[in-house]
Order: sequence, then C-alpha cells, then structure tokens
Amino acid sequence: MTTTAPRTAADADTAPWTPEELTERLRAVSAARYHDRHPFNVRMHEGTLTREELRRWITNRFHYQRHIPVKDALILAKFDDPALRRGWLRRIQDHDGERDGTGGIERWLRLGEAAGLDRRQLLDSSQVLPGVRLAVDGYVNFCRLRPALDAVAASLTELSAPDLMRTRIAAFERHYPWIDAAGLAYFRTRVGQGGRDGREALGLVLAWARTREEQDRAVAALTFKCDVLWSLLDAVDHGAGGVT
Ligand SMILES: O=C(O)c1cc(C(=O)O)c2c(n1)C(=O)C(=O)c1cc(C(=O)O)[nH]c1-2
Repeated sequence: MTTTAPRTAADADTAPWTPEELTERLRAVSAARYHDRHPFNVRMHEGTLTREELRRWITNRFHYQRHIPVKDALILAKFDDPALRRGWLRRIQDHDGERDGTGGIERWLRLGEAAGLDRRQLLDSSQVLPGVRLAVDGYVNFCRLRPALDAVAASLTELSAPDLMRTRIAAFERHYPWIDAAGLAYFRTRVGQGGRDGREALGLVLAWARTREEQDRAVAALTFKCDVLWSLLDAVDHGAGGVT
C-alpha cells in the first residue's frame, strides 16, 4: 500500500507507450523540428531565393542524395531476415536505378542540369560546403554504428517528406520557372516513394520498439535526423566565401 504512489510516478517514466502514443510522439518530433520550418526552406517556398542560392542548395543536397543508398546498404547489412533485406534493397534501387541513366541520383543530376549546373561539377563534390559534409557524415555514421531500430527510426523524417515535396513542386513551378519543369521529376517520384518508405519504416519501428527504453531511442533517433537536415540547411543558408 505504502509504495503505491511512488510506483505510479516511476511507471509514468518507464511504462511503454501504446503504438498510437509512440506514433503521436514521433509525429510531434517532426512537427516541431522537420526542415520544412527552416528559414531557408521557407524562403524557397516563398519564392525569394536567388538563382545562386537555389543552385547552392541543389549542389549541396546532391551530396545528401548520393549518400542515401550508402546508408541504406549499411542498414541492410544489419538485417538477418531475407524478406526485410529484400524490402530495404528496393530503397537502394530507387536511388541507383536498375541501370545507368535511371534512378533518383540520375533524376537529381537532371534537376541540377535544369537549373544550369554542370553534372561533372555535381559529381566531383568540389562545391560541397564543410557543414554539409559533416551533416551527411553524421547521418551515415549514425546508421553504420547504431542498431537497426535506431537507424530505421532515423529515416522516419520521410513521413513528412511527401507533403513537403508537393509544396515544393508547386513553389518551383510558380516562382522558379527558369528551371525546366522536366527537372522536377525527382520530387514527383519521391511523393510516392517517400510515403511508402515512411509507412514501412513506421511499421518496423512500432513492431521493434516494445520497451520504453527502445521507444525513447526511436524518438531520439528521429530527433537526431531532424537535426541533420536542419544543420544541412544552416550550412547552405550561411553559404561560404568563394563557394557558391
Ligand atoms: O527533399 C527533402 O526534403 C527530403 C527529405 C528527406 C527526409 O525527410 O529525410 C529525404 C529526401 N528528401 C529524399 O529525397 C530521400 O531520398 C530520402 C531518404 C531518406 C532517408 O532518411 O532514408 N530521407 C529522404
């Protein structure tokens, strides 16, 4: 009897959340910290970025894009279940394509060309800002070093990506008509892919994160990933003398 009150208080910190509560916590992290709220992204959607700023974003975001299949290969290597590996392999194929000239990385290169950038310059990484290199390294190494639960939970930013893609497509068509509309194919493709990937990753996280400690790790992983995307935009927003 005498222990009832303390046990109740402690339980509040250690009792696992229901799947619905965990989903709500994860969505709350994205609502507060996702990069759609970043001042640079807000300016992108308002239509006030200069051509130079937009090109700087495309160049630096390419560094992120080309590392996504690398981090997905690191995640894939953590799975001992063939069905899980098969499912995750599709993410790598989405970016790398089935052959040369196809896939997300190629579509991003075409976005760059539509914006007047040279694909050789995108591929040689010479214009990637130091802060962007660190942010991308941080994400890849997080997925390399942490257990599968944390690495998959970090990808849950994708739950918010489809809405952002739709807004971005409309903003580009309206405010940046100097970019050929065919160059926006990357974003159009990601609306469907991102939604599917986000739902799949959420299903895995809800199935795996049963204890409160695991659930806290999932929330922390998503928070970290939001910080990665935010830092990337901080670096792009700040720019660098001589590097455009
Ligand atoms: O343009 C964006 O705002 C944006 C955001 C995100 C995201 O939320 O992590 C991804 C992408 N794009 C994207 O194109 C992509 O392929 C992707 C993969 C992942 C991931 O963590 O596995 N996030 C994202």
